[in-house]
Amino acid sequence: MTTTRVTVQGAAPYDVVIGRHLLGELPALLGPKVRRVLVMHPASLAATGEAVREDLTAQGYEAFAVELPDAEEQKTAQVAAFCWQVLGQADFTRSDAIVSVGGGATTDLAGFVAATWLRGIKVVHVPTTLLGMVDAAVGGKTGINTAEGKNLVGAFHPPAGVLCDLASLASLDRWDLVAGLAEVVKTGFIADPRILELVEEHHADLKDWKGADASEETWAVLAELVERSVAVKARVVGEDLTEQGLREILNYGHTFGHAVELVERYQWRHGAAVAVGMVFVAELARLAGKLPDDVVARHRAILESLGLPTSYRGDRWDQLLAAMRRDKKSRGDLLRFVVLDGVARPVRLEGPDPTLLAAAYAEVSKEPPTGAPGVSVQLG
Ligand SMILES: NC(=O)c1ccc[n+]([C@@H]2O[C@H](COP(=O)([O-])OP(=O)(O)OC[C@H]3O[C@@H](n4cnc5c(N)ncnc54)[C@H](O)[C@@H]3O)[C@@H](O)[C@H]2O)c1
Ligand SMILES: O=C(O)C(=O)C[C@@H](O)[C@H](O)[C@H](O)COP(=O)(O)O
Ligand SMILES: [Zn+2]
Repeated sequence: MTTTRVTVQGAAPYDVVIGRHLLGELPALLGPKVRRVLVMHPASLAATGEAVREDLTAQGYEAFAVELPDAEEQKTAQVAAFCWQVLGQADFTRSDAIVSVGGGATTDLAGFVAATWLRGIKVVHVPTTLLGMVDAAVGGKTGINTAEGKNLVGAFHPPAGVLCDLASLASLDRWDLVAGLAEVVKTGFIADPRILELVEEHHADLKDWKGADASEETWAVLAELVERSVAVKARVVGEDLTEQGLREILNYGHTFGHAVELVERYQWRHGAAVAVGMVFVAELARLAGKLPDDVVARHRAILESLGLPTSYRGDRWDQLLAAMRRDKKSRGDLLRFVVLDGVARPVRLEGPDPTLLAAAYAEVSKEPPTGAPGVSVQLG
């Protein structure tokens, strides 16, 4: 396949490179001054992380590696503090760099460590999940969680480059692929309807992701979905890095989705929570008289065709509401949502009546699962 480059504009423009076997591109993204590199990867990607470290060593860098806890467990102040200790003990200076190798949780944590070490050193992301490629690695939002909520501590720190090696997706669990598709579908609803058509046409093969054994056609569809999603994200963050306005559209479905993640103690995948969050906010828009029934139904149909959840237990409203109040789009006591008034027509809904919010929750509610309270499943 051909290699595609999408340039993200801003104070320091950078490239998102999409293709296969792209490690050779790393030195160019790091630039000529970098001497030491810390490769940050989760334990589950130890072999890949070590391969990247060895490759960098072979290219003349002094390369170190740090192994992180898996998934959301790494997005904590304790893990960040451990990484600062590693950087300190290895004498990392402002002309050194971090390379993240992993999913969105890793790019978020590594980006945050890079943003804070010496008040900011270079980071290059090598996302290995679909979600990381289409969303998390691009745009410079970095962060960690606190006990009170998701991504409550962080910084805007754009990378020096992003390498999306599609070959990484061969080993991805099908539920992690599908979770990444939730952000792809989000991008379709907020900005690129062709994405929705592609998912509608190919949902069965995408849902039944066969990794290395997937057909050429499925790989080609996936490549197009990555390219289209990255193009939208690049355009939005190029115009509004620090989320003064436009960038909020990328948060579609996240107000409720992040609340579900917190209530479920991060046992739900981010993409799965965002899927329910999009249905919640589509229902909210419908109840507010902004969105027609058929577009709401289209949300459910597309997400369900991929096996993503579109409902959530009905007995958690108080906790969800408390978590939504801490959403970054809130202003004082005012809850703010990104909603649609049509496909690819995002608008804001500010301070909706509490009865409207409760009614939208009722539309996505289902019976609480049987079994011990608090037991949750990963995809709803
Ligand atoms: N900063 C942003 O703009 C942004 C955007 C979207 C999401 N996010 C964040 O991204 C995170 C979710 O990202 P994610 O879905 O990639 O989750 P993740 O990073 O937890 O990765 C999911 C799982 O896939 C495994 N994995 C990673 N690469 C693999 C590979 N190639 N083969 C096999 N397994 C692999 C990981 O070890 C993990 O268990 C959340 O924390 C979310 O808040 C950030
Ligand atoms: O890049 C953005 O901006 C987004 O909102 C993308 C989201 O998919 C992503 O999950 C992001 O981390 C959420 O940001 P937050 O500001 O709500 O924590
Ligand atoms: Zn997200």
